[in-house]
Amino acid sequence: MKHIELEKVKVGFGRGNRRRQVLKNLSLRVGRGECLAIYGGQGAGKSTLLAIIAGLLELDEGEAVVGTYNLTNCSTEEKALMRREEMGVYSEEAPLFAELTVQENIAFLAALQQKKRNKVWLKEVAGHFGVEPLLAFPTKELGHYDCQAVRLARAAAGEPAVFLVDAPIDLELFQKLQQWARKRQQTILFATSSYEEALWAPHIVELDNGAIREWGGNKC
Ligand SMILES: Nc1ncnc2c1ncn2[C@@H]1O[C@H](COP(=O)(O)OP(=O)(O)OP(=O)(O)O)[C@@H](O)[C@H]1O
Repeated sequence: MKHIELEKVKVGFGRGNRRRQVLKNLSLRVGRGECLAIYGGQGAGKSTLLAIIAGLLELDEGEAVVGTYNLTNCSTEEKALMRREEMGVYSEEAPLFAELTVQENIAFLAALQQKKRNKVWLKEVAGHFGVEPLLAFPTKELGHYDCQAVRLARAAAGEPAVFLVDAPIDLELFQKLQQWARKRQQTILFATSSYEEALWAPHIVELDNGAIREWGGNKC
């Protein structure tokens, strides 16, 4: 059993005859600890695919399994629990709390979880992503790169089994994430519309018009 398995997934938006299929019979298997780029043009369905794996969208057909969660049968509460305990989400659209310090931002999601954490752990995460010297600063004072680093550190602090990463992200930070995740057998799914960025990951799948068009082995 792979860590993430999607089988003949169909997902659409809209009602009645205005409904449009966005994912069309999509099957995907990702092993635990793998780092996979999901590459495709604008509107190919990358964010929709990440939203399925995060349990944020219902399937029209097919099956989606993430670890021990069969999302096809999970309740809304179980999906919320999975997101909180198992997912580390990175996106530039994910807001930071501007008035809170870097430390408070990083600790925020981790504090909601049932896992116990301490300041040493937060310093380790912040140190890895290069923001330890900024822990006492409010995030509103940070530049773009440091904000990306704080978002990643926040995702990592929750010790997720899966990182869902929606580009853009700085290459250096992505490499730090890969190092971090490799040590901990954490899976990374990286959605990008840039082929150059997709090559940052050791494995690539191409999403075209809602279906997997091509598999890359090691750097296709
Ligand atoms: N909530 C929604 N309601 C209606 N249509 C949607 C919704 N979300 C996405 N879509 C449509 O589904 C298609 C796939 O969108 P999606 O955001 O998954 O693509 P993407 O590959 O992530 O694109 P981008 O790189 O531009 O973010 C697009 O045509 C988009 O307009």
